[in-house]
Formats: sequence, C-alpha cells, structure tokens
Amino acid sequence: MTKLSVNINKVATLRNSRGGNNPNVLQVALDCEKFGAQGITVHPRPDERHIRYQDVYDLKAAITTEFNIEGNCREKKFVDLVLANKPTQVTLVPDEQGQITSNHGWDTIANQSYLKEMSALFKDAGIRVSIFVDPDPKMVEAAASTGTDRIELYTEAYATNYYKNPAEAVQPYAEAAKLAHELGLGLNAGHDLDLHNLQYFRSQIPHLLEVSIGHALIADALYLGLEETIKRYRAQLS
Ligand SMILES: CC(=O)[C@@H](O)[C@H](O)COP(=O)(O)O
Ligand SMILES: NCC(=O)COP(=O)(O)O
Repeated sequence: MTKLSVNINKVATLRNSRGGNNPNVLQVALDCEKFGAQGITVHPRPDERHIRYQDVYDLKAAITTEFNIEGNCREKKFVDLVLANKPTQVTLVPDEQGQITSNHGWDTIANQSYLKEMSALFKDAGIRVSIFVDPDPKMVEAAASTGTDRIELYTEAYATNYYKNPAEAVQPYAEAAKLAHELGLGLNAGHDLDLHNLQYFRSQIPHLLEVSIGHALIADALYLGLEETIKRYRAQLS
C-alpha cells in the first residue's frame, strides 16, 4: 500500500496572507486525517513564509497519523526543531537560500559524509530518515551508503514530462525504485504529483511506500472540497 501524506504548507500560506488564524492549520491537519490522509507533511522554511516553527509543535501534539517534517538540515534551527518534536520521519532536502520551492535532490556522493552524520543523528533520536534525491542511479546508490532508511524521489521532472510521454517520463523513476529496493531502501516520492499523473506513477513504481502531496491537492480542494479530494487521491493509490 502507498500511503498518502498531505502537505499542508499551502494552507499556512493562505493563513499567513491575512495575519489571523483562518484557515486554522491545525484543524485542517486534523480534518485531513479524518478524511483519510495517512500522514501530514510540513516543510518549514527559515523565513516561515508558510509553516511556522510553532505550527510544528502544535501539530506534533495533536496529529495521530505519520508526521513528516521536510527541510534543510544545514539550518541549525531546523535540526533543533526536528529533534525537539521527534516526528515519525524527517526528509532531508538540499534547499538553497531564497528558493521558491525545492528544485533538486541531494548530490549524495559529494555530501556522503555529511549525510551519514545527519542520518545517524536523527536515527539515534528514533526518527526515520528519508533523503530527497533525483532518479539517478548513482545518487540512489550513494544514498544507501549514508545509512538513511528511505529516499524520496523528486518527481517534478516526471510531472512535467508526463504530458509529453508518460512511459518515458516514468522510466528513470521505475529504474531508481528497483535499485532502491535492491539496496534495502524504503521509497517515497513527491513534488507536483496530482490527480492526472498519480495513478500512472503508482502503477509503474514498485514498492512505493508514501507520496507527499500538497500544492495540487490543496488547489483541487478549492473545487472538490477537502474530503472528496483526499478520497480521490487515496483511490488513485489503492
Ligand atoms: C521537498 C519537496 O518536494 C517540496 O515539494 C516541498 O515540501 C514543497 O515545499 P513548498 O510548499 O515550500 O513549495
Ligand atoms: N515532498 C513533496 C511534498 O511534500 C509536496 O510537494 P507538492 O505536492 O507541494 O509539489
């Protein structure tokens, strides 16, 4: 089974745009769970433009499904936040300063010893570790040597190329997934997955444990409502 973790960053973006508490990020997370989400994902960024550090504490105290915190572990504040909250999973993402959104995976070769150190730090604290990577066999192989539990395949290229040629778009991901499984790594995926491209991805990728989806899912909820939206994403993963 592939679990659906709903990324609620965009709910916080909307809330922050007016300075009050509407929509209530915590309530939305609880409702996502009630409507069938099997996890909640947040990606706090140093400027707190969407998820605030306090949100993470509030969510940790209330949610009952898997909590996945994504972010840049080169930020000490991020590392402290994760260790203080002990989520189910931390996803290490190599964000640069000022990025609009995540746009590449780790170079797991160049950062091998650093990622080893970070994986050990979080695993020793009882937190499952996932490393964000592009579907490149060399990066997957080197990720396995870091001691991480899982990798998350960065799916932006798949989502873009899906419309041109689905089979070609998914091929590097299917190969990376097979290799990850052979190397004993658990497999997650995310970025720009949506109701058009998700089912095909799921059908072609073996051993896919979790997808984290935010931008498109929250946009779909404007038209379909949150409950129906989550139902449709779950249906595509079954
Ligand atoms: C790590 C990743 O794939 C990102 O998609 C992410 O978590 C979204 O971040 P933003 O919501 O800040 O664009
Ligand atoms: N890890 C990917 C994620 O959490 C959500 O990405 P997106 O659906 O907002 O592109």
